[in-house]
This record gives sequence, structure tokens and C-alpha cells, in this order.
Amino acid sequence: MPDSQQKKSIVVLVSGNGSNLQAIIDACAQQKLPANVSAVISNKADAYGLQRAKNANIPAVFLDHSTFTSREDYDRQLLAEISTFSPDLIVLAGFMRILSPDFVAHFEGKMLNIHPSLLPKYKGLHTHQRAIDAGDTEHGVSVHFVTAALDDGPVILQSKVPVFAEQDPEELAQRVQVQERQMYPLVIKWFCQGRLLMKNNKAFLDGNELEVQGYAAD
Ligand SMILES: Nc1nc2c(c(=O)[nH]1)N[C@@H](CN(C=O)c1ccc(C(=O)N[C@@H](CCC(=O)O)C(=O)O)cc1)CN2
Ligand SMILES: NCC(=O)N[C@@H]1O[C@H](COP(=O)([O-])[O-])[C@@H](O)[C@H]1O
Repeated sequence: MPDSQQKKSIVVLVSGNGSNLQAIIDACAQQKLPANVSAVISNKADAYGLQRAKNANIPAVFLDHSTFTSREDYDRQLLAEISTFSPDLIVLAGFMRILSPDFVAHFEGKMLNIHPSLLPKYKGLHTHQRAIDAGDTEHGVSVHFVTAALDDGPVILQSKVPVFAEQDPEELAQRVQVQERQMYPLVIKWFCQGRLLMKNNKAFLDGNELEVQGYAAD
């Protein structure tokens, strides 16, 4: 079987509910994604994403960041743990730790993140509230390659949702997450098919550079 058709190995990092993880697990199970989730790793013991992994008979690993003296020490252990699964792709799915440069360098080009904003707007946290506070009429989500600079890697795919008057951030987040669950498995499929790659800090699909609309940074 050609390499592009062999099932790829994915390790997913989570910190919370894991709805994006579940979409990926389901896509794999339904043969919509030529991959297997080899392991789920979380820095939070109570992350429901760990339970979702156990429900799917996927190794679920809790690696507590609070027991390490530095970010770099944690990331070295995280790298060692991930490497035991020999993944083709690392997927950040609500993983709420900033990753150190050495960790990112080890996996650069094979690590994705989904971020709840129209990057480069609203890098970091609390994106929905920030969009509401700014009076934005549209918001959305970006899937990007992970680089050392936070939420700054080349964007692969974006999806927009409207922001309504007197918008509640939780309702906005829910509408964004509907888009996320459709987008992430698609982008991961592109990577697993060998169609998506990062080169010179740019994203390419089928050899064509992916240009993202120029959203003004916040
Ligand atoms: N080097 C990189 N690390 C990470 C990236 C990235 O692009 N480059 N993406 C983030 C995901 N993320 C937003 O999409 C994000 C996650 C966490 C934080 C953050 O400020 N974390 C704090 C702790 C916050 C908490 O525990 O609630 C921290 O790590 O000190 C910002 C953005 C994943 N990592
Ligand atoms: N800065 C990273 C960040 O905020 N990521 C966001 O966390 C949520 C995780 O949901 P999930 O655990 O249900 O997949 C998602 O909405 C994702 O965009």
C-alpha cells in the first residue's frame, strides 16, 4: 500500500472537554481519516478528553505540569512520552500550555493547533470575549502549524461565524466549536494524505501556498 494511503499515527494533546478529539476519533473510526489516534496526553487529570480516549480504548496519559520545576523540564518529559508512540502528527486540541522552543523545533512541520479566532487576530486566551469587547461583527477559528511563536504559525484553514448584538461568549464559543469539529478532521486528513506541508514557515496544500485573508491583528 502506498505510504500516502497507509494509516498515520496521531498523538493528541488536550487539556479539557475533548470535543475536537472526539471528532478526530470518530473520523478515524468512520474511515474518513487515514489515521489512528495512538495516544491522548493531557496536563490536566480531570480533562474529559482522557475519558474519551479510554472510552475508545486509546492510551490516555496524564502528565502533570505542576510537578515540574520548569516549562522546559515538563516539555522534555512530554516529548519523551510522545516519542514512545512514534507519531506522524501531533495534534493540539485545546491543549492549554505554551510549548517551549526546543519542543516545537523537534516536531515543527508535524504539529497542528486549532485556535478560536481569525488569526492573526486575538492570539492567546479569551478570544471570544475579546472579539465581543472589540465590537467585531465576525469571529471564527483557525487551524495552523505550530511554531515557537504563540499562535503565529502558518494558517492552513479558517472559518467565520457572525457575532450577534449583545453576544454571550459561551454561545459564540459553541458556534465556533461547530465549525472546529468539521475543520480539524479535514485538515488532519490533508496532512495524513501527504498533501499538506510546512516549508519556510509557510503552509502548502498540493504544492500551492495557502494564503489567508489579511485580517487586521487586534
Ligand atoms: N509554542 C507554542 N505553543 C503553543 C501554541 C503555539 O502556537 N506555539 N498554541 C497553543 C494553543 N493556545 C491557543 O491556541 C494557547 C494555549 C495556552 C496559552 C497560555 O497562555 N497558557 C498558559 C497557561 C494557561 C492555563 O493554564 O490556563 C501557559 O502555558 O503558561 C495560550 C495559547 C498551545 N501551545
Ligand atoms: N488557545 C487554545 C484554545 O483556546 N483552544 C480552544 O479550546 C477549545 C477546546 O475544546 P475541546 O476540548 O472541546 O476540543 C476549542 O474551542 C479550541 O479552539
